[in-house]
Amino acid sequence: MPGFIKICGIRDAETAVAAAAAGASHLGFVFFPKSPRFIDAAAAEDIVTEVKRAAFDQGFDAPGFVGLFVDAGERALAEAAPFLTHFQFHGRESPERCAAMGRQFGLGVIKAVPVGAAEDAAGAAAFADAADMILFDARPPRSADRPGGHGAAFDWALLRAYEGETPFALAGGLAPDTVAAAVAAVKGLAGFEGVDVSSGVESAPGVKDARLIAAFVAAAKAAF
Ligand SMILES: O=C(O)c1ccccc1N[C@@H]1O[C@H](COP(=O)(O)O)[C@@H](O)[C@H]1O
Repeated sequence: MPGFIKICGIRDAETAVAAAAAGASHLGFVFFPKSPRFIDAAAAEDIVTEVKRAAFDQGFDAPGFVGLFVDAGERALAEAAPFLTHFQFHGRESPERCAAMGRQFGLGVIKAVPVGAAEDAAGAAAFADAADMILFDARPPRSADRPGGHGAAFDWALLRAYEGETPFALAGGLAPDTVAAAVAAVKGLAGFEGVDVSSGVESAPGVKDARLIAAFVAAAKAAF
């Protein structure tokens, strides 16, 4: 069983509860204003409260709650930290910055690393003492105004060049019908813990589809 199945870009409580009940281990909130999945801290906190209540009432495991930030300042991190379990740093944050923010706010750290070549994957070893998980994602298109969430995949075989000790997960263009192939491509690699999806479980940018989420979680679990 994969330890990590994250549904990112959550914007409403109904979808959040459905994803957690379907077996997602983590839910992600995008605190990056240019994203079609942007949510503010107050709305995200309300969703966290709803999910925890539903988990208790319905008897499923409460997921972890991940805040996605892109080169954010401490004020934005401080606003969301009290109801999160992890920061996901998706910008140009250095290993030192990741480690310092994780320590300061007492949260786990997921560092997104864009991969377009084998050296990108190998370079992620620099986050060994700074992150609890590396999230390998596709490089964004040159013209993009945000560093992720484009539904773009990368060559998963490039991850063979990663020899770091930090556990890692796969992101970028995954969907219910592609996640099995992605898992199969990296399954034997040391440290592989799971998958992360956003666009592939949406009916339109920023609009999550509960049926696609359930199909994604089931396919990911079956593939491990
Ligand atoms: O989703 C976004 O809009 C986003 C904005 C800024 C940085 C990252 C973003 N998304 C993350 O990118 C990966 C892959 O997404 P996809 O499945 O290819 O759409 C995932 O972690 C998203 O949460």
